[in-house]
Amino acid sequence: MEAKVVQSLQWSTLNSSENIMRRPSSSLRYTKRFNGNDQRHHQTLASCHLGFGKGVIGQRSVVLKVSCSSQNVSASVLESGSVPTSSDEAVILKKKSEDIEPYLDGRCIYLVGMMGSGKTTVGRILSETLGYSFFDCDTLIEQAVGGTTVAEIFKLYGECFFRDNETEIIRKLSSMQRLVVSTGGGAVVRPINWKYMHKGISVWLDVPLEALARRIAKVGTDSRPLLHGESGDAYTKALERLSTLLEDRGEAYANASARVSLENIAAKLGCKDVCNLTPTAIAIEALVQIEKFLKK
Ligand SMILES: Nc1ncnc2c1ncn2[C@@H]1O[C@H](COP(=O)(O)OP(=O)(O)OP(=O)(O)O)[C@@H](O)[C@H]1O
Ligand SMILES: O=C(O)C1=C[C@@H](O)[C@@H](O)[C@H](O)C1
Repeated sequence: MEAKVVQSLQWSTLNSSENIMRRPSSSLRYTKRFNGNDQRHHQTLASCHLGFGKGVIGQRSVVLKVSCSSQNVSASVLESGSVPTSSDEAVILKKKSEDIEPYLDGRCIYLVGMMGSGKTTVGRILSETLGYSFFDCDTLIEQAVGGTTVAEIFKLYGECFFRDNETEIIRKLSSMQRLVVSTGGGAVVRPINWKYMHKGISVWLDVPLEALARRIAKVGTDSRPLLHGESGDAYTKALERLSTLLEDRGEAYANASARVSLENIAAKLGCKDVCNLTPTAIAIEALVQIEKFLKK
């Protein structure tokens, strides 16, 4: 049977007294000078405000269908003692998050992984269950650059400019508490970003390339500038480009505090195809791996 988990990622999350007390400010003034190639942009960006709650979390509800793999979910991983249904997944998720919350002690969780690995999807589930606020670095950069899309930022100002902004966003987020942060796929390449992310707990969503390419081919590569330029069908293009990127970055992802391997989850659950793993099952495994790290 199919069930629905409603993710209420609403402004109220940020407005809870606990969050207000722990967060240094509700918006961040952006002061960094950029190194891009369009000098006219200096003024605009330097005076830009990052209205965190407003643009990213504000009044948004996401409905995720939890279906498929419920039948295949094994007790060992989900720790339920029986074959869970979708609603069991929600219960297990809640239980696990309550178990680890005290150990987290307010530390932020940074999700790292390739484009399309599910950082946003899984990150929203984690933030909701932990009562944390959710932020997506790419969205924050877009807001900082006046609503320009990531693809346009790459085109107009170049990758280096984008990466400088990314580092600045991560630096600022790292001074806060109780956040789940979906980082950009390439955030792992700059060692300075790790310095900030290691203030909290980083989780690598390790998804096989074929699954990534399938997901990306489904939605297209328009919003992902580093996948532009190859010829061929969307799946082949994505697969080729992602393979090269992963070769360059594999070791960087391994810096993360915890690794969530979809292949491992599928093996444990007796699920043949990683594409059948629900975001909730992946979020549960993320909590299991975070717990292992915290209790080391
Ligand atoms: N477990 C899953 N099963 C099937 N599809 C998924 C799953 N998780 C995410 N997706 C889909 O894959 C796509 C990419 O997911 P998402 O945006 O969460 O990834 P991301 O890591 O944040 O990507 P990016 O870094 O490019 O922003 C979306 O279309 C999403 O709906
Ligand atoms: O993998 C990458 O380098 C990127 C991933 C996206 O999230 C964006 O941050 C941008 O498209 C770059």
